Amino acid sequence: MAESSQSPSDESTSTIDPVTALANMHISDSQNRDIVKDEGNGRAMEDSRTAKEGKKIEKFDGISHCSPVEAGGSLPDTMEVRADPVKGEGLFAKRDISVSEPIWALPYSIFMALETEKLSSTCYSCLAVISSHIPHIKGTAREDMNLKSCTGCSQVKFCNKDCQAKAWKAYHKLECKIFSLYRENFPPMVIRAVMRVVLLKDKGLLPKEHWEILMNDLVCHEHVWKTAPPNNITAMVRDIKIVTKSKLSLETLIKLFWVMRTNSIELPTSVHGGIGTMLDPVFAKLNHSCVANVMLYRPWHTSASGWNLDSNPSAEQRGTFATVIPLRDIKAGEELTIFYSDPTSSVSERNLKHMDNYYFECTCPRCADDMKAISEIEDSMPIVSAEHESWSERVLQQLENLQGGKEEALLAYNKVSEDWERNLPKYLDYPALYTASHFDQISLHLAVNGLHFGAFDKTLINLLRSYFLIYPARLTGRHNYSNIHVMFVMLETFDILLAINCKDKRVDEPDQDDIKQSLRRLSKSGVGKETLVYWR
Ligand SMILES: C[S@@+](CC[C@H](N)C(=O)[O-])C[C@H]1O[C@@H](n2cnc3c(N)ncnc32)[C@H](O)[C@@H]1O
Repeated sequence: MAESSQSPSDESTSTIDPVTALANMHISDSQNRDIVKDEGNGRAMEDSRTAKEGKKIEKFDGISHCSPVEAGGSLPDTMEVRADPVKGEGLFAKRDISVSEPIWALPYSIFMALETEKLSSTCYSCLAVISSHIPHIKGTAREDMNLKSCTGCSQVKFCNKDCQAKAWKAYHKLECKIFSLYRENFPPMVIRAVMRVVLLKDKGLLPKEHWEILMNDLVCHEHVWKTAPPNNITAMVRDIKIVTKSKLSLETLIKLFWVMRTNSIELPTSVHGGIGTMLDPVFAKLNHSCVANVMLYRPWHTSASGWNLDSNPSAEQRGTFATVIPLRDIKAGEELTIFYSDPTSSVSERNLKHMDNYYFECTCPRCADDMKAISEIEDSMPIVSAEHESWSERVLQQLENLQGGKEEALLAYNKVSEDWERNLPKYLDYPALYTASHFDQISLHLAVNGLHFGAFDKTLINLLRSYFLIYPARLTGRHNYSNIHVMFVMLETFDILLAINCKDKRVDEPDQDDIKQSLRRLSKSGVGKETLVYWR
Protein backbone atom coordinates (compact mmCIF):
# COMPACT_ATOMS: atom_id res chain seq x y z
CA MET A 1 0.00 0.00 0.00
CA ALA A 2 1.20 3.47 -0.71
CA GLU A 3 0.26 7.10 -0.25
CA SER A 4 -2.00 8.78 -2.77
CA SER A 5 -0.39 10.67 -5.62
CA GLN A 6 -2.48 13.38 -7.27
CA SER A 7 -2.15 13.81 -11.01
CA PRO A 8 -1.58 17.31 -12.27
CA SER A 9 -4.40 19.07 -14.03
CA ASP A 10 -4.21 21.42 -16.97
CA GLU A 11 -6.52 23.36 -19.17
CA SER A 12 -9.00 22.31 -21.74
CA THR A 13 -10.49 24.54 -24.36
CA SER A 14 -14.15 23.68 -24.86
CA THR A 15 -17.13 25.08 -23.02
CA ILE A 16 -19.17 23.90 -20.04
CA ASP A 17 -22.74 22.64 -20.36
CA PRO A 18 -25.39 22.62 -17.62
CA VAL A 19 -24.99 18.93 -16.81
CA THR A 20 -21.26 19.30 -16.33
CA ALA A 21 -21.79 22.39 -14.21
CA LEU A 22 -24.25 20.55 -12.01
CA ALA A 23 -21.85 17.64 -11.75
CA ASN A 24 -19.10 19.96 -10.66
CA MET A 25 -21.32 21.42 -7.99
CA HIS A 26 -21.74 17.97 -6.46
CA ILE A 27 -18.02 17.47 -6.46
CA SER A 28 -17.28 20.77 -4.89
CA ASP A 29 -19.93 20.12 -2.24
CA SER A 30 -18.32 16.93 -1.23
CA GLN A 31 -14.65 17.35 -1.76
CA ASN A 32 -13.82 20.29 -3.96
CA ARG A 33 -10.97 18.79 -5.84
CA ASP A 34 -10.21 17.53 -9.30
CA ILE A 35 -10.83 13.86 -9.73
CA VAL A 36 -10.84 13.08 -13.41
CA LYS A 37 -7.98 13.16 -15.86
CA ASP A 38 -7.90 12.30 -19.53
CA GLU A 39 -6.24 8.94 -19.84
CA GLY A 40 -5.45 9.10 -23.55
CA ASN A 41 -3.06 12.07 -23.44
CA GLY A 42 -2.49 12.59 -19.76
CA ARG A 43 -4.44 15.87 -19.85
CA ALA A 44 -6.47 16.40 -16.73
CA MET A 45 -10.00 17.67 -16.87
CA GLU A 46 -10.40 20.87 -14.94
CA ASP A 47 -11.58 20.70 -11.40
CA SER A 48 -14.56 22.31 -9.76
CA ARG A 49 -12.49 25.22 -8.48
CA THR A 50 -11.45 25.99 -12.05
CA ALA A 51 -15.07 25.86 -13.14
CA LYS A 52 -16.00 28.31 -10.42
CA GLU A 53 -13.26 30.62 -11.56
CA GLY A 54 -15.04 30.83 -14.89
CA LYS A 55 -12.46 29.05 -17.06
CA LYS A 56 -13.66 26.86 -19.88
CA ILE A 57 -13.84 23.16 -19.28
CA GLU A 58 -14.34 20.11 -21.47
CA LYS A 59 -17.77 19.84 -23.04
CA PHE A 60 -19.96 16.76 -22.90
CA ASP A 61 -23.29 16.24 -24.51
CA GLY A 62 -26.31 17.16 -22.45
CA ILE A 63 -27.89 13.70 -22.28
CA SER A 64 -27.52 12.00 -18.98
CA HIS A 65 -26.12 8.55 -19.70
CA CYS A 66 -26.09 7.33 -16.16
CA SER A 67 -28.86 5.83 -14.17
CA PRO A 68 -29.73 6.23 -10.55
CA VAL A 69 -28.10 3.55 -8.47
CA GLU A 70 -30.39 1.74 -6.11
CA ALA A 71 -30.03 -0.82 -3.41
CA GLY A 72 -32.36 -3.19 -5.23
CA GLY A 73 -35.61 -3.44 -7.09
CA SER A 74 -38.94 -4.67 -5.90
CA LEU A 75 -40.71 -7.93 -6.67
CA PRO A 76 -42.69 -7.74 -9.95
CA ASP A 77 -46.37 -8.58 -9.53
CA THR A 78 -46.01 -11.62 -11.82
CA MET A 79 -44.14 -13.53 -9.11
CA GLU A 80 -44.18 -14.40 -5.43
CA VAL A 81 -41.75 -15.75 -2.84
CA ARG A 82 -42.36 -19.33 -1.67
CA ALA A 83 -40.31 -21.67 0.46
CA ASP A 84 -38.98 -25.06 -0.61
CA PRO A 85 -37.70 -27.52 2.03
CA VAL A 86 -34.45 -28.18 0.13
CA LYS A 87 -33.67 -24.96 -1.71
CA GLY A 88 -35.01 -22.44 0.80
CA GLU A 89 -36.96 -19.49 -0.53
CA GLY A 90 -37.44 -19.06 -4.26
CA LEU A 91 -39.52 -17.08 -6.74
CA PHE A 92 -42.61 -18.58 -8.37
CA ALA A 93 -44.78 -17.41 -11.28
CA LYS A 94 -48.18 -16.11 -10.19
CA ARG A 95 -49.55 -16.41 -13.72
CA ASP A 96 -48.62 -17.90 -17.09
CA ILE A 97 -45.67 -16.01 -18.57
CA SER A 98 -45.06 -16.07 -22.31
CA VAL A 99 -41.57 -16.63 -23.70
CA SER A 100 -41.79 -13.33 -25.56
CA GLU A 101 -42.59 -11.28 -22.46
CA PRO A 102 -39.69 -9.56 -20.68
CA ILE A 103 -40.65 -10.05 -17.06
CA TRP A 104 -38.57 -7.79 -14.94
CA ALA A 105 -36.44 -4.70 -15.35
CA LEU A 106 -33.60 -4.53 -12.87
CA PRO A 107 -32.21 -1.13 -11.89
CA TYR A 108 -28.49 -0.44 -11.60
CA SER A 109 -27.45 -1.80 -8.24
CA ILE A 110 -25.25 0.05 -5.80
CA PHE A 111 -24.05 -3.31 -4.49
CA MET A 112 -21.64 -4.05 -7.27
CA ALA A 113 -17.98 -4.11 -8.19
CA LEU A 114 -16.06 -4.47 -11.43
CA GLU A 115 -13.46 -7.17 -11.97
CA THR A 116 -10.02 -5.66 -11.44
CA GLU A 117 -8.93 -6.24 -15.04
CA LYS A 118 -12.08 -4.54 -16.35
CA LEU A 119 -11.47 -1.32 -14.42
CA SER A 120 -9.27 0.13 -17.16
CA SER A 121 -11.73 -0.50 -19.98
CA THR A 122 -15.09 0.12 -18.30
CA CYS A 123 -16.76 3.31 -17.07
CA TYR A 124 -17.02 2.95 -13.31
CA SER A 125 -20.43 4.58 -13.39
CA CYS A 126 -22.50 3.65 -16.45
CA LEU A 127 -20.41 0.54 -17.26
CA ALA A 128 -19.80 1.48 -20.88
CA VAL A 129 -16.99 -0.66 -22.25
CA ILE A 130 -14.39 0.78 -24.60
CA SER A 131 -12.99 -2.34 -26.16
CA SER A 132 -14.80 -5.35 -27.44
CA HIS A 133 -13.11 -8.70 -27.29
CA ILE A 134 -15.32 -9.91 -30.08
CA PRO A 135 -14.32 -8.01 -33.19
CA HIS A 136 -16.68 -6.67 -35.82
CA ILE A 137 -19.87 -6.51 -33.81
CA LYS A 138 -20.53 -2.84 -34.14
CA GLY A 139 -21.99 -1.03 -31.19
CA THR A 140 -20.75 -3.53 -28.65
CA ALA A 141 -18.13 -1.16 -27.35
CA ARG A 142 -17.38 2.55 -27.45
CA GLU A 143 -14.00 2.28 -29.08
CA ASP A 144 -14.21 5.97 -29.96
CA MET A 145 -14.39 6.92 -26.31
CA ASN A 146 -11.53 7.89 -24.03
CA LEU A 147 -12.06 6.87 -20.44
CA LYS A 148 -10.64 9.33 -17.94
CA SER A 149 -8.98 8.19 -14.75
CA CYS A 150 -10.02 9.39 -11.36
CA THR A 151 -7.04 11.46 -10.29
CA GLY A 152 -7.97 10.89 -6.68
CA CYS A 153 -7.29 7.16 -6.71
CA SER A 154 -6.10 6.45 -10.29
CA GLN A 155 -7.85 3.11 -10.00
CA VAL A 156 -11.19 3.74 -11.73
CA LYS A 157 -12.23 5.49 -14.92
CA PHE A 158 -15.23 7.41 -16.21
CA CYS A 159 -16.52 8.30 -19.64
CA ASN A 160 -17.35 11.87 -18.69
CA LYS A 161 -17.91 14.27 -15.84
CA ASP A 162 -21.57 13.42 -15.68
CA CYS A 163 -20.78 9.78 -14.96
CA GLN A 164 -17.98 10.71 -12.61
CA ALA A 165 -20.17 13.08 -10.61
CA LYS A 166 -22.98 10.55 -10.24
CA ALA A 167 -20.63 7.83 -9.06
CA TRP A 168 -18.88 10.29 -6.79
CA LYS A 169 -22.09 11.35 -5.13
CA ALA A 170 -23.50 7.84 -4.80
CA TYR A 171 -20.42 5.90 -3.64
CA HIS A 172 -17.02 6.86 -4.97
CA LYS A 173 -16.50 9.76 -2.54
CA LEU A 174 -16.44 7.10 0.19
CA GLU A 175 -13.99 4.78 -1.58
CA CYS A 176 -11.66 7.11 -3.46
CA LYS A 177 -9.17 7.84 -0.67
CA ILE A 178 -9.08 4.17 0.30
CA PHE A 179 -8.52 3.03 -3.29
CA SER A 180 -5.65 5.51 -3.57
CA LEU A 181 -3.82 3.66 -0.79
CA TYR A 182 -3.31 0.65 -3.02
CA ARG A 183 -0.43 0.61 -5.51
CA GLU A 184 -0.55 -3.13 -6.01
CA ASN A 185 -2.70 -5.93 -4.64
CA PHE A 186 -5.81 -3.93 -5.38
CA PRO A 187 -8.61 -5.72 -3.50
CA PRO A 188 -10.57 -8.27 -5.55
CA MET A 189 -14.09 -7.40 -6.59
CA VAL A 190 -16.07 -9.16 -3.86
CA ILE A 191 -13.93 -7.45 -1.22
CA ARG A 192 -14.56 -4.09 -2.90
CA ALA A 193 -18.27 -4.83 -3.06
CA VAL A 194 -18.27 -5.54 0.69
CA MET A 195 -16.18 -2.44 1.32
CA ARG A 196 -18.78 -0.33 -0.40
CA VAL A 197 -21.63 -1.70 1.72
CA VAL A 198 -19.57 -1.14 4.88
CA LEU A 199 -18.81 2.46 3.93
CA LEU A 200 -22.43 3.21 3.03
CA LYS A 201 -23.61 1.67 6.28
CA ASP A 202 -21.04 3.48 8.43
CA LYS A 203 -21.83 6.83 6.84
CA GLY A 204 -25.58 6.33 7.39
CA LEU A 205 -26.21 6.22 3.62
CA LEU A 206 -27.71 2.74 3.54
CA PRO A 207 -31.45 2.60 4.25
CA LYS A 208 -32.17 0.51 7.34
CA GLU A 209 -34.39 -1.90 5.43
CA HIS A 210 -31.61 -2.73 2.99
CA TRP A 211 -29.21 -3.49 5.79
CA GLU A 212 -31.90 -5.68 7.37
CA ILE A 213 -32.35 -7.62 4.12
CA LEU A 214 -28.61 -8.15 3.72
CA MET A 215 -28.10 -9.30 7.29
CA ASN A 216 -31.31 -11.23 7.94
CA ASP A 217 -33.09 -12.23 4.71
CA LEU A 218 -30.36 -13.64 2.52
CA VAL A 219 -28.79 -17.06 2.76
CA CYS A 220 -25.08 -17.18 3.65
CA HIS A 221 -24.45 -20.74 4.96
CA GLU A 222 -23.15 -19.56 8.30
CA HIS A 223 -22.85 -23.14 9.61
CA VAL A 224 -20.32 -23.96 6.88
CA TRP A 225 -17.89 -21.06 7.13
CA LYS A 226 -18.20 -20.71 10.89
CA THR A 227 -17.06 -24.29 11.37
CA ALA A 228 -14.05 -23.92 9.10
CA PRO A 229 -13.34 -20.23 8.44
CA PRO A 230 -10.92 -19.87 5.51
CA ASN A 231 -7.90 -17.87 6.72
CA ASN A 232 -7.41 -15.85 3.56
CA ILE A 233 -11.00 -14.59 3.65
CA THR A 234 -10.75 -13.59 7.29
CA ALA A 235 -7.51 -11.74 6.54
CA MET A 236 -9.00 -9.86 3.60
CA VAL A 237 -12.09 -8.92 5.59
CA ARG A 238 -9.87 -7.73 8.45
CA ASP A 239 -8.19 -5.44 5.91
CA ILE A 240 -11.59 -4.01 5.01
CA LYS A 241 -12.18 -3.16 8.66
CA ILE A 242 -8.79 -1.47 8.91
CA VAL A 243 -8.96 0.61 5.73
CA THR A 244 -12.57 1.67 6.22
CA LYS A 245 -12.09 2.27 9.98
CA SER A 246 -15.47 0.60 10.31
CA LYS A 247 -17.45 0.55 13.52
CA LEU A 248 -18.95 -2.78 12.51
CA SER A 249 -17.59 -5.90 14.18
CA LEU A 250 -15.28 -8.28 12.32
CA GLU A 251 -17.98 -11.00 12.64
CA THR A 252 -20.53 -8.74 10.93
CA LEU A 253 -18.08 -7.99 8.13
CA ILE A 254 -17.30 -11.68 7.64
CA LYS A 255 -21.00 -12.45 7.44
CA LEU A 256 -21.45 -9.63 4.95
CA PHE A 257 -18.71 -11.15 2.79
CA TRP A 258 -20.50 -14.51 2.66
CA VAL A 259 -23.84 -12.83 1.99
CA MET A 260 -22.31 -11.05 -0.99
CA ARG A 261 -20.60 -14.19 -2.23
CA THR A 262 -23.65 -16.43 -1.99
CA ASN A 263 -26.16 -13.99 -3.41
CA SER A 264 -24.28 -11.99 -6.03
CA ILE A 265 -24.57 -12.64 -9.71
CA GLU A 266 -22.23 -11.87 -12.55
CA LEU A 267 -22.54 -8.27 -13.60
CA PRO A 268 -23.51 -8.90 -17.19
CA THR A 269 -22.75 -7.12 -20.39
CA SER A 270 -24.02 -8.36 -23.65
CA VAL A 271 -21.32 -10.04 -25.70
CA HIS A 272 -18.62 -9.20 -23.20
CA GLY A 273 -19.81 -11.72 -20.67
CA GLY A 274 -19.42 -10.98 -16.98
CA ILE A 275 -17.50 -7.87 -16.01
CA GLY A 276 -17.98 -7.95 -12.28
CA THR A 277 -20.35 -8.85 -9.52
CA MET A 278 -23.66 -7.42 -8.34
CA LEU A 279 -26.29 -8.12 -5.75
CA ASP A 280 -29.96 -7.36 -6.14
CA PRO A 281 -31.78 -8.51 -2.98
CA VAL A 282 -34.91 -9.61 -4.88
CA PHE A 283 -33.13 -11.25 -7.81
CA ALA A 284 -31.03 -13.08 -5.20
CA LYS A 285 -34.12 -15.10 -4.31
CA LEU A 286 -33.94 -16.97 -7.62
CA ASN A 287 -32.74 -20.54 -7.16
CA HIS A 288 -30.64 -22.49 -9.64
CA SER A 289 -31.60 -25.12 -12.20
CA CYS A 290 -29.49 -26.57 -15.03
CA VAL A 291 -32.65 -26.26 -17.11
CA ALA A 292 -33.31 -22.69 -15.97
CA ASN A 293 -36.35 -20.93 -17.36
CA VAL A 294 -35.23 -17.28 -16.99
CA MET A 295 -32.01 -15.36 -17.50
CA LEU A 296 -30.65 -11.91 -16.94
CA TYR A 297 -30.18 -10.18 -20.25
CA ARG A 298 -28.44 -6.91 -20.84
CA PRO A 299 -29.65 -5.71 -24.21
CA TRP A 300 -27.16 -3.88 -26.33
CA HIS A 301 -29.47 -1.20 -27.56
CA THR A 302 -30.08 0.69 -24.35
CA SER A 303 -27.93 3.57 -23.39
CA ALA A 304 -28.13 2.54 -19.77
CA SER A 305 -26.32 -0.65 -20.55
CA GLY A 306 -23.41 1.48 -21.56
CA TRP A 307 -23.56 0.99 -25.28
CA ASN A 308 -24.82 2.90 -28.18
CA LEU A 309 -24.94 5.99 -26.07
CA ASP A 310 -26.25 8.12 -28.89
CA SER A 311 -29.64 6.48 -29.05
CA ASN A 312 -31.33 8.90 -26.64
CA PRO A 313 -33.33 6.43 -24.57
CA SER A 314 -36.32 7.20 -22.39
CA ALA A 315 -35.90 7.79 -18.65
CA GLU A 316 -37.28 4.31 -18.02
CA GLN A 317 -34.74 2.69 -20.34
CA ARG A 318 -31.96 4.66 -18.69
CA GLY A 319 -33.01 3.40 -15.28
CA THR A 320 -32.98 -0.21 -16.43
CA PHE A 321 -29.73 -2.01 -15.96
CA ALA A 322 -30.76 -5.40 -17.24
CA THR A 323 -33.91 -7.31 -18.04
CA VAL A 324 -34.98 -10.70 -16.77
CA ILE A 325 -36.34 -12.64 -19.75
CA PRO A 326 -38.03 -16.04 -19.91
CA LEU A 327 -36.21 -18.75 -21.86
CA ARG A 328 -39.47 -20.55 -22.57
CA ASP A 329 -43.16 -20.32 -21.72
CA ILE A 330 -43.66 -20.56 -17.97
CA LYS A 331 -46.81 -21.86 -16.30
CA ALA A 332 -48.50 -20.27 -13.28
CA GLY A 333 -47.10 -21.86 -10.13
CA GLU A 334 -43.79 -22.91 -11.75
CA GLU A 335 -40.58 -21.92 -10.01
CA LEU A 336 -38.48 -19.34 -11.81
CA THR A 337 -34.87 -20.47 -11.97
CA ILE A 338 -31.59 -19.17 -13.34
CA PHE A 339 -28.22 -20.74 -14.19
CA TYR A 340 -25.68 -20.34 -11.38
CA SER A 341 -23.14 -22.13 -13.53
CA ASP A 342 -22.34 -22.13 -17.21
CA PRO A 343 -25.09 -24.32 -18.69
CA THR A 344 -22.83 -25.50 -21.47
CA SER A 345 -20.24 -26.89 -19.09
CA SER A 346 -20.12 -30.52 -18.11
CA VAL A 347 -22.14 -31.88 -15.20
CA SER A 348 -18.99 -32.32 -13.11
CA GLU A 349 -17.89 -28.75 -13.70
CA ARG A 350 -21.36 -27.49 -12.86
CA ASN A 351 -21.48 -29.49 -9.66
CA LEU A 352 -18.08 -28.26 -8.58
CA LYS A 353 -19.24 -24.68 -8.98
CA HIS A 354 -22.50 -25.31 -7.08
CA MET A 355 -20.72 -26.97 -4.20
CA ASP A 356 -17.79 -24.53 -3.99
CA ASN A 357 -19.76 -21.34 -4.27
CA TYR A 358 -23.26 -22.14 -3.11
CA TYR A 359 -23.00 -25.28 -0.98
CA PHE A 360 -25.61 -27.37 -2.71
CA GLU A 361 -25.77 -30.32 -5.04
CA CYS A 362 -28.07 -29.88 -7.99
CA THR A 363 -30.66 -32.61 -8.32
CA CYS A 364 -32.39 -31.39 -11.46
CA PRO A 365 -33.40 -34.01 -14.08
CA ARG A 366 -30.69 -32.81 -16.45
CA CYS A 367 -27.94 -33.49 -13.90
CA ALA A 368 -29.31 -37.00 -13.37
CA ASP A 369 -29.45 -37.66 -17.14
CA ASP A 370 -25.97 -36.22 -17.63
CA MET A 371 -24.46 -38.41 -14.91
CA LYS A 372 -25.99 -41.47 -16.54
CA ALA A 373 -24.78 -40.45 -19.99
CA ILE A 374 -21.26 -39.87 -18.73
CA SER A 375 -20.87 -43.37 -17.44
CA GLU A 376 -22.25 -44.80 -20.70
CA ILE A 377 -20.24 -42.69 -23.09
CA GLU A 378 -16.97 -41.91 -21.36
CA ASP A 379 -15.18 -44.98 -22.72
CA SER A 380 -16.41 -44.69 -26.25
CA MET A 381 -15.24 -41.15 -27.02
CA PRO A 382 -13.79 -41.01 -30.52
CA ILE A 383 -10.34 -39.64 -31.20
CA VAL A 384 -10.12 -36.67 -33.51
CA SER A 385 -9.14 -37.99 -36.91
CA ALA A 386 -6.13 -36.52 -38.73
CA GLU A 387 -8.41 -35.84 -41.68
CA HIS A 388 -10.81 -33.77 -39.56
CA GLU A 389 -7.95 -32.01 -37.84
CA SER A 390 -6.24 -30.82 -41.01
CA TRP A 391 -9.52 -29.78 -42.61
CA SER A 392 -10.67 -27.77 -39.61
CA GLU A 393 -7.23 -26.17 -39.30
CA ARG A 394 -7.48 -25.01 -42.91
CA VAL A 395 -10.99 -23.64 -42.37
CA LEU A 396 -9.85 -21.74 -39.30
CA GLN A 397 -6.85 -20.29 -41.09
CA GLN A 398 -8.99 -19.11 -43.97
CA LEU A 399 -11.40 -17.45 -41.56
CA GLU A 400 -8.61 -15.74 -39.71
CA ASN A 401 -7.27 -14.34 -42.93
CA LEU A 402 -10.37 -13.02 -44.65
CA GLN A 403 -8.92 -10.21 -46.70
CA GLY A 404 -9.75 -7.52 -49.17
CA GLY A 405 -12.62 -5.09 -49.42
CA LYS A 406 -16.04 -5.97 -48.03
CA GLU A 407 -17.23 -7.71 -51.19
CA GLU A 408 -14.07 -9.73 -51.63
CA ALA A 409 -14.03 -10.72 -47.96
CA LEU A 410 -17.71 -11.63 -48.14
CA LEU A 411 -17.05 -13.92 -51.11
CA ALA A 412 -14.20 -15.59 -49.23
CA TYR A 413 -16.42 -15.88 -46.15
CA ASN A 414 -19.21 -17.54 -48.15
CA LYS A 415 -16.73 -19.98 -49.67
CA VAL A 416 -15.31 -21.04 -46.30
CA SER A 417 -18.74 -21.19 -44.75
CA GLU A 418 -19.98 -23.45 -47.57
CA ASP A 419 -16.95 -25.72 -47.12
CA TRP A 420 -17.84 -25.96 -43.44
CA GLU A 421 -21.52 -26.68 -44.15
CA ARG A 422 -20.67 -29.32 -46.75
CA ASN A 423 -18.13 -31.28 -44.73
CA LEU A 424 -19.45 -30.96 -41.20
CA PRO A 425 -22.23 -33.58 -41.52
CA LYS A 426 -19.56 -36.25 -41.96
CA TYR A 427 -18.54 -35.65 -38.38
CA LEU A 428 -21.86 -34.97 -36.74
CA ASP A 429 -21.94 -38.26 -34.90
CA TYR A 430 -18.70 -37.51 -33.09
CA PRO A 431 -19.37 -34.71 -30.61
CA ALA A 432 -15.80 -34.89 -29.31
CA LEU A 433 -14.78 -33.31 -32.57
CA TYR A 434 -16.71 -30.18 -31.76
CA THR A 435 -14.76 -29.55 -28.65
CA ALA A 436 -11.42 -31.25 -29.02
CA SER A 437 -10.77 -29.60 -32.35
CA HIS A 438 -11.22 -26.08 -33.73
CA PHE A 439 -14.99 -26.22 -33.76
CA ASP A 440 -15.49 -23.47 -31.19
CA GLN A 441 -13.19 -20.95 -32.85
CA ILE A 442 -14.56 -21.70 -36.31
CA SER A 443 -18.13 -21.25 -35.11
CA LEU A 444 -17.33 -17.99 -33.41
CA HIS A 445 -15.51 -16.66 -36.49
CA LEU A 446 -18.40 -17.69 -38.71
CA ALA A 447 -20.91 -16.03 -36.41
CA VAL A 448 -18.97 -12.83 -35.85
CA ASN A 449 -18.09 -12.41 -39.52
CA GLY A 450 -21.69 -13.23 -40.39
CA LEU A 451 -22.80 -10.30 -38.25
CA HIS A 452 -20.17 -8.09 -39.81
CA PHE A 453 -21.33 -8.95 -43.32
CA GLY A 454 -25.02 -8.71 -42.47
CA ALA A 455 -25.46 -12.47 -43.05
CA PHE A 456 -27.65 -12.82 -39.97
CA ASP A 457 -29.07 -16.21 -40.97
CA LYS A 458 -25.57 -17.71 -41.10
CA THR A 459 -24.69 -16.09 -37.79
CA LEU A 460 -27.76 -17.50 -36.13
CA ILE A 461 -27.36 -20.97 -37.54
CA ASN A 462 -23.73 -21.14 -36.46
CA LEU A 463 -24.55 -19.95 -32.98
CA LEU A 464 -27.43 -22.36 -32.66
CA ARG A 465 -25.22 -25.15 -33.88
CA SER A 466 -22.62 -24.37 -31.24
CA TYR A 467 -25.18 -24.07 -28.53
CA PHE A 468 -27.37 -27.05 -29.20
CA LEU A 469 -25.11 -29.53 -30.95
CA ILE A 470 -22.65 -29.73 -28.14
CA TYR A 471 -24.24 -31.91 -25.58
CA PRO A 472 -22.43 -31.02 -22.35
CA ALA A 473 -23.03 -34.39 -20.69
CA ARG A 474 -20.66 -35.99 -23.18
CA LEU A 475 -17.90 -33.63 -22.33
CA THR A 476 -16.35 -34.69 -19.11
CA GLY A 477 -13.30 -32.53 -19.39
CA ARG A 478 -12.38 -29.75 -21.71
CA HIS A 479 -15.18 -27.78 -23.19
CA ASN A 480 -13.80 -24.97 -25.31
CA TYR A 481 -17.04 -23.48 -26.31
CA SER A 482 -18.37 -23.26 -22.83
CA ASN A 483 -19.30 -19.63 -22.92
CA ILE A 484 -22.57 -17.98 -22.26
CA HIS A 485 -21.57 -15.22 -24.69
CA VAL A 486 -22.96 -17.42 -27.41
CA MET A 487 -26.35 -17.09 -25.84
CA PHE A 488 -26.08 -13.31 -25.77
CA VAL A 489 -24.86 -13.00 -29.34
CA MET A 490 -27.67 -15.33 -30.31
CA LEU A 491 -30.21 -13.13 -28.58
CA GLU A 492 -28.85 -10.11 -30.38
CA THR A 493 -29.01 -11.85 -33.71
CA PHE A 494 -32.61 -12.84 -32.97
CA ASP A 495 -33.31 -9.22 -32.11
CA ILE A 496 -31.84 -7.98 -35.34
CA LEU A 497 -33.74 -10.52 -37.41
CA LEU A 498 -36.97 -9.80 -35.62
CA ALA A 499 -36.18 -6.09 -35.78
CA ILE A 500 -36.86 -5.93 -32.08
CA ASN A 501 -35.16 -3.03 -30.35
CA CYS A 502 -33.66 -1.69 -33.53
CA LYS A 503 -35.97 1.30 -33.62
CA ASP A 504 -33.84 3.56 -31.47
CA LYS A 505 -30.55 2.70 -33.05
CA ARG A 506 -28.92 5.31 -35.22
CA VAL A 507 -25.24 4.60 -35.37
CA ASP A 508 -25.01 0.93 -36.09
CA GLU A 509 -28.40 0.17 -37.55
CA PRO A 510 -28.09 -2.96 -39.64
CA ASP A 511 -28.96 -2.69 -43.29
CA GLN A 512 -32.65 -3.49 -43.74
CA ASP A 513 -31.86 -5.36 -46.99
CA ASP A 514 -29.46 -7.62 -45.11
CA ILE A 515 -32.18 -8.38 -42.57
CA LYS A 516 -34.74 -9.10 -45.29
CA GLN A 517 -32.38 -11.30 -47.26
CA SER A 518 -31.38 -13.24 -44.18
CA LEU A 519 -35.03 -13.76 -43.24
CA ARG A 520 -35.80 -14.91 -46.76
CA ARG A 521 -32.97 -17.43 -46.70
CA LEU A 522 -34.09 -18.67 -43.29
CA SER A 523 -37.70 -19.06 -44.37
CA LYS A 524 -36.53 -21.07 -47.39
CA SER A 525 -34.97 -23.47 -44.93
CA GLY A 526 -38.24 -23.64 -43.02
CA VAL A 527 -37.56 -21.13 -40.26
CA GLY A 528 -40.26 -18.48 -40.03
CA LYS A 529 -40.68 -15.52 -37.69
CA GLU A 530 -42.82 -17.63 -35.36
CA THR A 531 -39.97 -20.07 -34.86
CA LEU A 532 -37.55 -17.23 -34.22
CA VAL A 533 -39.85 -15.74 -31.60
CA TYR A 534 -40.16 -19.12 -29.95
CA TRP A 535 -36.40 -19.72 -29.85
CA ARG A 536 -35.80 -16.28 -28.53
C1 LIG B 1 -28.92 -16.83 -4.05
S1 LIG B 1 -29.56 -17.92 -2.88
C2 LIG B 1 -31.12 -18.31 -3.55
C3 LIG B 1 -32.25 -17.99 -2.60
C4 LIG B 1 -32.27 -18.83 -1.37
N1 LIG B 1 -32.91 -20.11 -1.62
C5 LIG B 1 -32.96 -18.14 -0.20
O1 LIG B 1 -33.69 -18.81 0.54
O2 LIG B 1 -32.73 -16.94 0.00
C6 LIG B 1 -28.56 -19.31 -3.19
C7 LIG B 1 -28.77 -20.46 -2.25
O3 LIG B 1 -30.03 -21.08 -2.49
C8 LIG B 1 -29.91 -22.50 -2.40
N2 LIG B 1 -30.18 -23.09 -3.72
C9 LIG B 1 -30.32 -22.44 -4.88
N3 LIG B 1 -30.61 -23.29 -5.89
C10 LIG B 1 -30.64 -24.52 -5.36
C11 LIG B 1 -30.87 -25.85 -5.89
N4 LIG B 1 -31.13 -26.04 -7.18
N5 LIG B 1 -30.82 -26.89 -5.03
C12 LIG B 1 -30.56 -26.71 -3.72
N6 LIG B 1 -30.33 -25.49 -3.15
C13 LIG B 1 -30.37 -24.40 -3.96
C14 LIG B 1 -28.48 -22.78 -1.96
O4 LIG B 1 -28.48 -22.86 -0.58
C15 LIG B 1 -27.75 -21.54 -2.44
O5 LIG B 1 -26.57 -21.28 -1.71
